[in-house]
Amino acid sequence: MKSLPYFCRGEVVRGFGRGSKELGIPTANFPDSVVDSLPADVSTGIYYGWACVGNSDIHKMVMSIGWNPYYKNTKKSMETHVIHKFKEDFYGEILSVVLVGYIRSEKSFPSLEDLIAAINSDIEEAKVMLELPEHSKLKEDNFFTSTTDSSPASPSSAASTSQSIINGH
Ligand SMILES: Cc1cc2nc3c(=O)[nH]c(=O)nc-3n(C[C@H](O)[C@H](O)[C@H](O)COP(=O)(O)O)c2cc1C
Ligand SMILES: Nc1ncnc2c1ncn2[C@@H]1O[C@H](COP(=O)(O)OP(=O)(O)O)[C@@H](O)[C@H]1O
Ligand SMILES: [Mg+2]
Repeated sequence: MKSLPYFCRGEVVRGFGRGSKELGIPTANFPDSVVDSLPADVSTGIYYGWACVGNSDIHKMVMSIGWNPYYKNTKKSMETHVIHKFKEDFYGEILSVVLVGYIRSEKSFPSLEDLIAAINSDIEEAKVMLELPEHSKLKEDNFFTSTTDSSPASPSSAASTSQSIINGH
């Protein structure tokens, strides 16, 4: 995928409320404007990368891009599970992410337990892959140190190939 690493940011909006309640794995959903800005070669599927809420710490993340075939959604979504325990929800905050690598395509599963097991395995894979030097260095990118106001935040040219900056809605 030539667009990886792919940097983007946007406001955290509400989804169907299934992530936390049904799966025990919350996902911060991006608005349609961010989903619609994805380059054509960033296919649907499961990715790993780095994420930052507002201006706080950078954490490992896994992201699902697509239609969630288990739930048969009709709208494409981009949902990030940040691998960190937060004290409270962060709806309305700006989430900055870099998609670093691809894990697998989206699938339907025979049961909710199977979907949860697959996501937990994605999380374990992400933790390992992001320790590789070529992946951990993206955590240091200028993109994450720039503020989330309306000024353009540029990823450093060496590390990045693409970006989409969408503040607000
Ligand atoms: C790492 C990861 C992998 C996922 N893989 C799948 C998948 O293979 N199939 C699927 O239907 N949904 C998958 N999902 C999406 C969940 O179904 C989704 O997060 C859940 O429906 C929550 O939706 P909500 O944010 O609208 O509440 C994945 C989510 C994550 C974070
Ligand atoms: N580790 C986390 N990763 C992602 N979101 C989290 C995390 N911890 C708390 N949250 C909160 O949970 C919300 C997502 O929960 P979820 O059940 O998927 O609801 P929704 O369907 O509205 O996206 C996020 O928008 C965020 O405010
Ligand atoms: Mg969600």
